[in-house]
Amino acid sequence: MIVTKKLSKTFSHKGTQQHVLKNLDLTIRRGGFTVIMGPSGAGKSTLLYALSGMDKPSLGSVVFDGEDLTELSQDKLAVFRRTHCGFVFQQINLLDSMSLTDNAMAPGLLVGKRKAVAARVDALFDLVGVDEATRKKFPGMVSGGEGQRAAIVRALVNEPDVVFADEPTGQLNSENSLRILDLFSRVNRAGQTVAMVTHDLNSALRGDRILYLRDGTIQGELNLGAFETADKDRRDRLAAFLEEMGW
Ligand SMILES: Nc1ncnc2c1ncn2[C@@H]1O[C@H](COP(=O)(O)OP(=O)(O)OP(=O)(O)O)[C@@H](O)[C@H]1O
Repeated sequence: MIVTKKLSKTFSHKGTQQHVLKNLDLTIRRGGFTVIMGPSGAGKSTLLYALSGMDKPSLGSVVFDGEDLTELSQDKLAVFRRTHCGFVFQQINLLDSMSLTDNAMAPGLLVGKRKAVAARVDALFDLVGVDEATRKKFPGMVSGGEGQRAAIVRALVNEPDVVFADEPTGQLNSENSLRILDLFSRVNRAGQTVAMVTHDLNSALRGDRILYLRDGTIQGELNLGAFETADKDRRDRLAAFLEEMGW
């Protein structure tokens, strides 16, 4: 679904250059659940930004269903992202002047009818465990975890082809993390592709494939197979892989 060729990203700061992604050749399969792990600063978020067309690579290409994102204008990229992608990023970016419900509905209203969008948003809020009173509040009045779950509802409202998630359970307790992970597994089983960055083993177990990024290159890859349960064998395989990677 997404193929990168020699994907590179370099940041320049005060005359020095930092090569954050180095010549990555990588394929994200349609319907897969790819997890990206690696040490802090390895370039994981930068890779997610490049794969999703949120940021342009310095060199190389990102081809999404045959279309090279690096050649699209900003306007076309915006349409592309709106049509195909859902984003759960570390900065939550909810609009302060709108309730959680209105925030979550906003992308849906660009493409669907209010009643259908409202029903879908309600169903998603039920699944992520945000009660009706909280949904009516504004972002400044809710906890970080509630805001994060509203951002997840917003990301999923249009049933995007691909969901990009950067530490989606970062601010959540174990009960709410489990709800989000179950929701991601559910949308993935329904055919949506998921690409997720995480430091969390329980989250990573949901992936069918783990990529380990270090110093801007893919150091290793583990195929775990589709998630059914987080059983001992799956945990042991992931733990052994991460140990081998020096995690
Ligand atoms: N916009 C930017 N300008 C300059 N440097 C940047 C920018 N974005 C990222 N970097 C640098 O690129 C490197 C990789 O950052 P990135 O956020 O991709 O790492 P990460 O693997 O996601 O780390 P973490 O696990 O800590 O979130 C870091 O050293 C960071 O400082």
